Amino acid sequence: MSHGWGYGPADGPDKWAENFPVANGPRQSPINIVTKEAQYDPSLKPLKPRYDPSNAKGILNNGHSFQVDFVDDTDSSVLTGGPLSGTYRLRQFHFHWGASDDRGSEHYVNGIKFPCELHLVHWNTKYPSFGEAADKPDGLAVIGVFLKIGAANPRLQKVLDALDSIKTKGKQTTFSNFDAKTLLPASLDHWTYEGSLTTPPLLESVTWIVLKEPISVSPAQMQRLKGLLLFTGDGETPCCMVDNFRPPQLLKGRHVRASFK
Ligand SMILES: Cc1ccn(O)c(=O)c1
Ligand SMILES: [Zn+2]
Repeated sequence: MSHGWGYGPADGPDKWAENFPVANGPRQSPINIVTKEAQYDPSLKPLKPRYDPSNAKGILNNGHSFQVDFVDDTDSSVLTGGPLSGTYRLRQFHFHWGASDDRGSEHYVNGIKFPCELHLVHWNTKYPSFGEAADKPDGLAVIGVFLKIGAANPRLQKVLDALDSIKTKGKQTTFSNFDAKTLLPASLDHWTYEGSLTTPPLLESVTWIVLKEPISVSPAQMQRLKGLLLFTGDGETPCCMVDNFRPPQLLKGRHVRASFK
C-alpha cells in the first residue's frame, strides 16, 4: 500500500498538485539559487544552532526517506539567529539523494546539483507544537546542507551504520546521543528565502536556510544510502529508495538573501 505520493512516474512530483494544489503556490521549494541575484543582507544575524546530543531519540524509515527524530518538549536543542526571530526547536533531520551522484539535492546553486542534501527541521516555539507550527507562514525553519563527493565523512558514519536496522518502510530503532551539530560545515554562511516543505503536504511554512559550504560524503557512504529499501514494506518486492528529491520550483517574485558578501 503506497502512502499516496512518492517519486515514481505514477506518484511523483509532477502528480502532487492533484492531491496538494498548493504545489503550484507562490512560495514553493526547492529552488535554484542564482548566487549573483542573492542580495547580501547585513541585518541577518549569525546563525546559532545549539543542539543537545541527549535529545536524539530514534531513526525511522518513513517510506520516502529516513529521519532521525529528536525529543522536542524543551528548548534544549534550538536554532536562533540568521533570518529568524524567536526560537525554533530541532524536530528531525533527513536526507534527499539520487540514484547516481550527478543528482540528488533539492536546491541547486547556479544550476549545480549535489548528490545529496541534508535537511534539519525546526519549528517555531511561538506555537504549541510541530503540528501546530507546520502550517503557519513562520512555523518552520529548515537548514539545508549540501553533501559533496569527497573524503569519507566520519560524522555521517553513525547514521549510516543505523540504516541496516531500518531497511524497509515503517522500521524504526532507537538512536541516541547524537550531536546534529557535527553534521554542519565549518562556515554557517547561508542563503535564505521563504518557501515550503518539499514533500506533500508542501505547506508554505518554511524559512529556508541553505548553507553555502557543503560537507563531504564518500562514494561508499553514498552507496549505503542508496541501499535503503524505502517505498516498500516488509515482504513486498524490494525496491531501492533513490531519487527522493523534488525538482526546483518557480521563484514567483521571491528574493533570496545572502548572509555573506
Ligand atoms: C517538514 C519537512 C518534511 C519533508 N521535508 O523534505 C522537509 O524538508 C521538511
Ligand atoms: Zn527535506
